[in-house]
Amino acid sequence: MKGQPVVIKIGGSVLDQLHPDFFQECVQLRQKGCHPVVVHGGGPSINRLQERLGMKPVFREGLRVTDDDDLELVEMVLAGRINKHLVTRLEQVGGEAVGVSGVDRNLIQVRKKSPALGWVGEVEKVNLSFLQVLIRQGWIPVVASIGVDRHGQHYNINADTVAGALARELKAEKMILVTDVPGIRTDTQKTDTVLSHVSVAQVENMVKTGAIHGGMVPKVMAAVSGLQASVQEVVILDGRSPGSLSLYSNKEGAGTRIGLKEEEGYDTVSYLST
Ligand SMILES: Nc1ncnc2c1ncn2[C@@H]1O[C@H](COP(=O)(O)OP(=O)(O)O)[C@@H](O)[C@H]1O
Ligand SMILES: CC(=O)N[C@@H](CCC(=O)OP(=O)(O)O)C(=O)O
Repeated sequence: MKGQPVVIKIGGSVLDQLHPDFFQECVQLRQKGCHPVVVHGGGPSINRLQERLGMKPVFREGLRVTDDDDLELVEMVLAGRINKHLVTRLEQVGGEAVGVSGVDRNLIQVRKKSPALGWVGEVEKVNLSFLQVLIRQGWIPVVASIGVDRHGQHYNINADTVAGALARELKAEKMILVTDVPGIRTDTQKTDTVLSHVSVAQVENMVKTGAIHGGMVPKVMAAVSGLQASVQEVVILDGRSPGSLSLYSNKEGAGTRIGLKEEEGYDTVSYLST
C-alpha cells in the first residue's frame, strides 16, 4: 500500500470544540500521501444520555462498567450519532469517509476484559484486510470503539485502546491522540506546564506518581503499546487549536510527543501558551 497510515483518535472531550479547520486538515493529510484512519470516543455524550435517563455512569480504573442497558446506549451514541456526525463533517470538506464500528466485518474481535466491568472488551484480533480495503479505495475509515466476540456478543472498548490496536496492526508510524488539553502536563493544577517531548519511561513514572491520571492514563497506555510495535511517534494534541494537525509534524508547541527510547525523550518542560 502506497503511503503511510496515520491513526487519528478524536476524544469525546473535544468533539464539540474541534477547531473549524480540523476536518479539512484531516483530509489534507491524504494529499500529503498519508492515509488517515479516524477512531473516535464519546464518553461525555454517553454520560449525558445515561444521566438524562436516570442512569449513573460508573467507572473502574478509567473504564465504564457496562451492563446490558449501558451497552445499548454506548452503541447508540458511538456507532450511531457520533460516528455518523464525523462521517458527515469529513464528507463536507471532500473526505470520502466510511463509518464503521468494530462489529462490521468483525473489524475488532474481543474477549471480556474482566467480569467486574461487564461488557467491556479487550482486543484480541483486528480484521486488517477489511481496513486495508477501505484505505486502498482512498476512503477514510471512521471507527467507533465497539467490538464483537466469537459468539456475536457486542462490547464497549476504550477508544484510545482501539486506536493503539489499529496503529499496531496497520504498522502505522504515527498515532495522533486529539483531546481537550494541549498535551501532557507535569502539574494538572497549572495550565502552563506542558511537556513537549517525553519518553515511555517518563510517562510510566508519571502514571505511578499520579501526575498522569484519569482519561490521560488509557492514552499513554495506548501510546506505549503502539511504540512497542511499529509506531515511532505518538502525539497528544489539542483539537481546539488552529492548525493542530497540520503543525504537528514539524513544529514545537503542537502537543506532547511520546518517543520509545530515552534519548528520544526530553524532560524539558516547555511553557506553551494555553
Ligand atoms: N498529566 C496530565 N496532563 C494533561 N491532562 C491530564 C493529565 N492527567 C489527567 N489529565 C486529564 O485527562 C483528560 C483527557 O482525557 P479524557 O477526558 O478521557 O479525554 P478524551 O475524551 O479526549 O479521551 C484531560 O482533560 C485532563 O483532565
Ligand atoms: C470501556 C470504556 O470506558 N469505553 C468508553 C468508550 C468511549 C471512549 O473511550 O470515549 P473517550 O475517548 O471520550 O474517552 C466509554 O464508555 O466511555
